[in-house]
Amino acid sequence: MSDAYLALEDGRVIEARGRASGRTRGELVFTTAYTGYEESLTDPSYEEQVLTFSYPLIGNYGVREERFESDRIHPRAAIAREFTDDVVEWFDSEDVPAIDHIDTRDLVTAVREEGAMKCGIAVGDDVTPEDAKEELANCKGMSEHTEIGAQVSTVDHETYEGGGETDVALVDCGAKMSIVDSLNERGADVHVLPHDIDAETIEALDSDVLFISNGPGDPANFTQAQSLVEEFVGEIPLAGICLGQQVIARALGGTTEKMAFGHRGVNQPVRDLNTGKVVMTTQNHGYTVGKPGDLNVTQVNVNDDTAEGLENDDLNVITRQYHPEAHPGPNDSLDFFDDVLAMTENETKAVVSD
Ligand SMILES: NC(=O)CC[C@H](N)C(=O)O
Repeated sequence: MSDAYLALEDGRVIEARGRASGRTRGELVFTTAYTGYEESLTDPSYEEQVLTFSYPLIGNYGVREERFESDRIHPRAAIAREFTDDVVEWFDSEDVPAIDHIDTRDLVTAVREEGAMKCGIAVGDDVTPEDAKEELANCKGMSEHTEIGAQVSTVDHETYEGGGETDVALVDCGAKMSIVDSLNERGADVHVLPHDIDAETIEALDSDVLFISNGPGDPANFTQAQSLVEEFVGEIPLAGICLGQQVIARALGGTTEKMAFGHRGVNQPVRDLNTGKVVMTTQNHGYTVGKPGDLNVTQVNVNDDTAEGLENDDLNVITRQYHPEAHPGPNDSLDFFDDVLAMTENETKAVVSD
């Protein structure tokens, strides 16, 4: 065990128990999920953030690679009331600092009351509160990470076969593997493509759907993905999850804005405006779509009315702000992937107005 300090943007420096050593910084976020720590820790959407688990015991069913959503831990550090030794071993092996024996209820309340905040962490035998404060002083805001796509995206084009019934071009802005799996399970081959893939390559692939993935940071920093949407809307059916919804909305004349502390858990209620049905969803985002542009809001968050689903039937566009692929969380909205693939049977009826 070693010393550990957490410096917060609200001026506090909190002492904790050090579990995995190192110094780092990031935007302090949380998840209220009580299971799924392997999936959350490997979700690329947490890049440049520090993840606090509000559930008190994390690691109690071990660490298994088949549950990973990518090939590494993405949050810069992790915080819990208590981490098991298994999970600490994993943090150590990836050089990700971790702290526990800290009042995570207090921490989550502070983020919920004061909004998203930066933090600095120092863990080690000789660290001081000043070290954590220095990390905090060097912490950038999420929108300042302009190259964040390059940090998480695949560099090479990779194809995951699902039977070849349809063919999806997935622009990897930090994609979770469960999105690929969900499409493969429905007979689709999936081309996972770098976040900055050019339009010519997409054109040459001649895929049935262009899909923009989830991903970390400010959607405004994914300019190439946005220009692909602008280029192909009306020509190929378009789909997006989380950051993908945000990028597609921006491309189609909409806006995105930073939320106070975001939606962070696996029990976020979403109402479908056509059917009135409410489903429980998995969410971890700090930005939201303000104006939907050429899209219609078809689903809203029951807690705050923000846009959870956007669609345009004429243009063949469908997006979700939450994570229909779950992992972690409930499977209530897996039919999104059926709706995405069903678009390949519709003819595009209109072109976008400019
Ligand atoms: N899970 C995600 O794709 C997150 C999207 C975006 N980075 C946000 O925080 O809003």
